[in-house]
Amino acid sequence: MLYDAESIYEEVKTILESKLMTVTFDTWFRDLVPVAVEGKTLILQTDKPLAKDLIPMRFTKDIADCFAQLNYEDFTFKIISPDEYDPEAQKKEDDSLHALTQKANLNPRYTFDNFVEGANNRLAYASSVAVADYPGNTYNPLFVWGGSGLGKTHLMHSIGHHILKNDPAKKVLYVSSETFMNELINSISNNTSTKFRDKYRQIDVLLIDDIQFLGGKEGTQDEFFHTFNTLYEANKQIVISGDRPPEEIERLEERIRSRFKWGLIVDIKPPDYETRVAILQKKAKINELNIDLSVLSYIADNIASNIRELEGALTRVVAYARLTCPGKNIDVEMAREALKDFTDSDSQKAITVHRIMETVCERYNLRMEDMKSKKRTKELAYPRQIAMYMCRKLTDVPLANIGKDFGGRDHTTVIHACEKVTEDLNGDHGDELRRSLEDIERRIVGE
Ligand SMILES: Nc1ncnc2c1ncn2[C@@H]1O[C@H](COP(=O)(O)OP(=O)(O)OP(=O)(O)O)[C@@H](O)[C@H]1O
Repeated sequence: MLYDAESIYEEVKTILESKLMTVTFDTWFRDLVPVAVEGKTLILQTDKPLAKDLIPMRFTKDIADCFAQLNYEDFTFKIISPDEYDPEAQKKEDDSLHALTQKANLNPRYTFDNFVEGANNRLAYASSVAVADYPGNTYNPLFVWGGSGLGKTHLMHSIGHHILKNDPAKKVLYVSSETFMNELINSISNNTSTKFRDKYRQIDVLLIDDIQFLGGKEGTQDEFFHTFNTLYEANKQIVISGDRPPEEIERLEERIRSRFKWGLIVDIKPPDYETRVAILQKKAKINELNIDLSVLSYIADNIASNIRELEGALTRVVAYARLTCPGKNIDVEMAREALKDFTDSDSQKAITVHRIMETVCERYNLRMEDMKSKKRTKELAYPRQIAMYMCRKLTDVPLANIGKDFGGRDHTTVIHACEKVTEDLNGDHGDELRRSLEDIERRIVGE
């Protein structure tokens, strides 16, 4: 749970105001300044020396009742005088925290405060907060998966910030699995493997992004396996993200896959309309942009699948308005004009063979040439068959044309692909395949 002194005191004040006589409330509570929450203690500041002594004596029970009523479990309060709260010391603390977050590789913008909770990410958000509150003691490892641009990285960084804020002595490190691999390779070629191991095995909180990248990288998987074991056995927190659940990551060793399942696996889905609007409102507020709700709704209505694109659309609308109509308030007409290329073309939304091929390539980490090439290795042939199956399922394009788009293949190849996938769906690993196909379909239709 995350606490903010101002909002807690605002709630407490509302209850106290209704319970106490006006004169009592005005004398003791109206001007108290909420300055911080330390652990579960709300720190309130007063410049009246009498208040500092008298409030704890006379009102402790009233305030405790407020906390209980508001479900702030085990909360207490402390009244301090202005000289006990030193903004200079606070600044120093902030500066050193900033240095720590830089060392941990954390983006200052990716905090829980800036994250919008919605139906699409509720479980991922709640478990991230739990992990951030009690690292190593709740869900370990926490595995967060979901499509591109849906907030996985943002959540991981938020966990890191929160832990450092609570305990600056904790060693936190965010790293992409690609960086992990590159550092490993460098350490091997520079004969610094021990240093590499020390670095990763002495961490308190390891946040490792885009784990699917490790698929097929045996050496890196081996190193990661040992790092994982060392950290896990020492009760250190591990948070992992991926673009798919562990069982769907190809060429990942079983011993690693099974460890990912020891903790909690949560997914993030594309946001619904209400969450998209809320995210845009948040972004506008953070950037101090005053934009009418009708404009934000228009953007949310037209950019549906990915939050990174949603942010891009907002930036585009703002830039367009500044350049073409400086000084004017942004209206829906300007937004429509600015986003013309995104929203006008039905081709953006239409499901085409090309779009299906692109999505499958992205899902299996292939290039477009691979889809069209003559090569028939298993790594290429099966995704190609899946793409053909999807074309058949999701478009009305004739088989011969589908075949042609896949590097000039015959329509019988497409039929064979569809039969093969259908057969596999009814086979032993049918459930796993069905989940993969559903994931691909979601990406294609941009749900
Ligand atoms: N719920 C949310 N509230 C506010 N901003 C969000 C939310 N989800 C995502 N974003 C923003 O969307 C952008 C993309 O998010 P992020 O980089 O975390 O996605 P990702 O899931 O890690 O994507 P990828 O797999 O492509 O790396 C970021 O700028 C992030 O701040």
